[in-house]
Amino acid sequence: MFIKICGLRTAEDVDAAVAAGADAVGFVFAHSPRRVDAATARELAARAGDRVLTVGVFRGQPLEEVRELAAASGIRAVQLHGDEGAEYYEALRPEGYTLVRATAPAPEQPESCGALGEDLLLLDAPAPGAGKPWDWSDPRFVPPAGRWVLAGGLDAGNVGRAVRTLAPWGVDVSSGVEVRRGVKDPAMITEFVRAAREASAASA
Ligand SMILES: O=C(O)c1ccccc1N[C@@H]1O[C@H](COP(=O)(O)O)[C@@H](O)[C@H]1O
Repeated sequence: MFIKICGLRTAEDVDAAVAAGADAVGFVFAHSPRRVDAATARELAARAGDRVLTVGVFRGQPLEEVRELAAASGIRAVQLHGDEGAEYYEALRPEGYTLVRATAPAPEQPESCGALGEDLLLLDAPAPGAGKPWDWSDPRFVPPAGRWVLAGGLDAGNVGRAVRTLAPWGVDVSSGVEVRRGVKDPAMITEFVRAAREASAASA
């Protein structure tokens, strides 16, 4: 199971995610209380090391801004949360990033990973980063084909049920490992990773 801890802002956050065994860490460049600048993200990405995928999170920003921030911060993956079209994926593909397309699921419109040229599909709530889950139990929801990551309102208390019910390829959390908006808690990060791994092992 791929586990991403998102919205990290400090060295302590990164150390906690790496020590817990996260596979990816995210830095928000979109408008958000979690936003970091390129220099901070660069330091944090270097601290995370090569074993961990470093992800920049964008929402509705011009392609040139995405390009510049991604290059300046040294992140290895780009996560796009707005209505960015296939041209973003086409333009970023040659630059070697792992490309993540984030969207809110619409049960009547099944999603498929790779539809716009992405490597990973992230299914998130309509208001990303708000800690609100979407309705995972909607019987019309069909899990996407390919590699998909579940996000939106996850925490250590619900991630096990989500993994057992939906069997996503990965999970992503931000609010659910915070004591208040934008402030991560190392113990909550550890507990989240433990709960996700335990559920994934039990479902294997
Ligand atoms: O975290 C933010 O503020 C944010 C802003 C703009 C786009 C995405 C953002 N966060 C992403 O939201 C999901 C899940 O968040 P949560 O666990 O529900 O708080 C995660 O992928 C973040 O990268």
